[in-house]
Amino acid sequence: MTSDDVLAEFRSAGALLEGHFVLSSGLHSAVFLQKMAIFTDPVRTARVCSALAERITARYGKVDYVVSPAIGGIVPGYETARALGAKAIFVERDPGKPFALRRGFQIPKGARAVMVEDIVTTGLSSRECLAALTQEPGEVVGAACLIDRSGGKADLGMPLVALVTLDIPNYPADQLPPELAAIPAVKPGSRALPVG
Ligand SMILES: O=P(O)(O)OC[C@H]1O[C@H](OP(=O)(O)OP(=O)(O)O)[C@H](O)[C@@H]1O
Ligand SMILES: O=C(O)c1cc(=O)[nH]c(=O)[nH]1
Ligand SMILES: [Mg+2]
Repeated sequence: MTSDDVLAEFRSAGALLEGHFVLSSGLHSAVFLQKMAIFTDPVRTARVCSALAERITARYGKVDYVVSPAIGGIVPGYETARALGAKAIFVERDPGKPFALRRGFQIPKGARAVMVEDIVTTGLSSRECLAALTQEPGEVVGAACLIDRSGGKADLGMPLVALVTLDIPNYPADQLPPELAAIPAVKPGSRALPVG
């Protein structure tokens, strides 16, 4: 799948939204990739995740585990794991706490794992996911995502394979361009907004 093919999937699924969005990082943007519009369609999800799995195998070789950050990473992590012939596990947060593996999930000794994100903007969620895995007996060999909207600038501290790389502008709340400031903001993701 080329980048254009993947973007065509997002477009035809209605996953490319324009407006005023508050992202997980607290930054604001005029563009939001509503990945759930892809993930509600298992056939479409399988198409993009199979393509991601091919990139993962080409870059990292055989992997045994896919680990994803909840909530957005769970479906693509599972579907990518299916294409890789790997197991799928995820990290999740109790309110106010960092990501952690729960439910008996672990990366066993000798296993090779890849972290699979849906969207990378600043890389914060990916880094927090990776931080939750440092004590695992198995090895995290790299990271992957469907869309890296940082233009390749997000630093995860390890290699990142992206199906599509875009460079989409983000703005701190006190530096909004006038066209964004004029529209009420919506916060689509699951990370709690800072209080105050
Ligand atoms: O690179 P970052 O700046 O961290 O942004 C990307 C993250 O934002 C979204 O998650 P979000 O926390 O909004 O919740 P969700 O997974 O429930 O959609 C998305 O799923 C990524 O995890
Ligand atoms: O940075 C985010 O929170 C984010 C951006 C985006 O385009 N899509 C998404 O689900 N999250
Ligand atoms: Mg997420």
